[in-house]
Amino acid sequence: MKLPFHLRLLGRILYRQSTREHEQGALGPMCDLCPHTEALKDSAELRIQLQKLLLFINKDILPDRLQLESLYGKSSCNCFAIHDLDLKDIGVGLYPQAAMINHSCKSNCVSTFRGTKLQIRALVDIQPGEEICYSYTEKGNITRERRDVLSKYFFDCQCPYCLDDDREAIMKSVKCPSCQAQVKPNKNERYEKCSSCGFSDFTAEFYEDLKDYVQYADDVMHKPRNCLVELDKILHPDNIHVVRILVGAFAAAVKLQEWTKAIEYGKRLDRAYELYLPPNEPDTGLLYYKMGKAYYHLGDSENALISLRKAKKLLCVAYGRDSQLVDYVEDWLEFCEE
Ligand SMILES: C[S@@+](CC[C@H](N)C(=O)[O-])C[C@H]1O[C@@H](n2cnc3c(N)ncnc32)[C@H](O)[C@@H]1O
Repeated sequence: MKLPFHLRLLGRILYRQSTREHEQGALGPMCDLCPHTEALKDSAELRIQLQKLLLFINKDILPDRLQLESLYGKSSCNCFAIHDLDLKDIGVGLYPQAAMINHSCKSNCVSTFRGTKLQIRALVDIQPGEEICYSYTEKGNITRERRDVLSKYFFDCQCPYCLDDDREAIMKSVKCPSCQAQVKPNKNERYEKCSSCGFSDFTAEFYEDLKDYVQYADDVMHKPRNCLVELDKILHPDNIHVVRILVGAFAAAVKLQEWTKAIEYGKRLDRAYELYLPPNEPDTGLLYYKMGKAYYHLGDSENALISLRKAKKLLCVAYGRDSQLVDYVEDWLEFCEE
């Protein structure tokens, strides 16, 4: 068994505390972090996680139970996933000042990294007095999934995305079986009537098919390329299951250097990101960067330049003008301009 990142972090904190316990302030910045001990106490999660940790650390370094629970809560509710330049998770860290920032699924800031150095960067203009917030979860997921992740932080998110029923309905939209127009479900996830052609015969068989398609989309998440054709038969292109498959299909096409496919999927993703992500998100910047490279390989310098310029603009916001990623984009811009 491998110890998950957040438990490795707790192990390091415990070790550090045990070796420097008389040194004032060794873990001082952690004092202010919220531990959620009341909510965690007696929980199955705490019990299971501490059992795992105990398989790996020397019991002599353990503090008393109350302190252990508090350190567990402080580290798990306040840690940051550290990403590489491609937004892949490579570890977790504690950044006590940044941990003071609250969550919103529709955040006005983003956390990006230079190595393990965290930067919180504004994605949009922020007015004096306006709260800054970043997202603790994937913004492009449906509300139920975001709530699942957020439950470990012990609050109910009331951000504009969580209160936006229409956004949720678009994520679950299907194609009208009669005219192929977009049909959104009502609050009970029932499809009533197509507003384009008036079709309303959504039969039990339709719901059975839909269930199968959604299950299929989940099953093939890791081998996405061929199933898009299937999903496109019934799910609307804005449906979140289609979008997820597109993310995988785009990544696979880039990896396999299938540039025409990469552009096809990239264009569809561009629309989805515009629908579901707040402005200036790093994911959108990375999409344009990769599409720019794909256009370059296809010999389409004009579109390569357009994509790479958009990428540069967005990545300057999310990572900073002087970041390594922006340097890479500039190198590609130079290739294309030659
Ligand atoms: C990383 S801390 C953020 C700073 C924290 N508010 C504090 O004062 O220390 C995470 C905790 O803040 C609270 N929190 C964060 N975002 C919230 C939100 N949108 N609504 C309500 N509580 C939130 C939750 O208690 C959560 O577990």
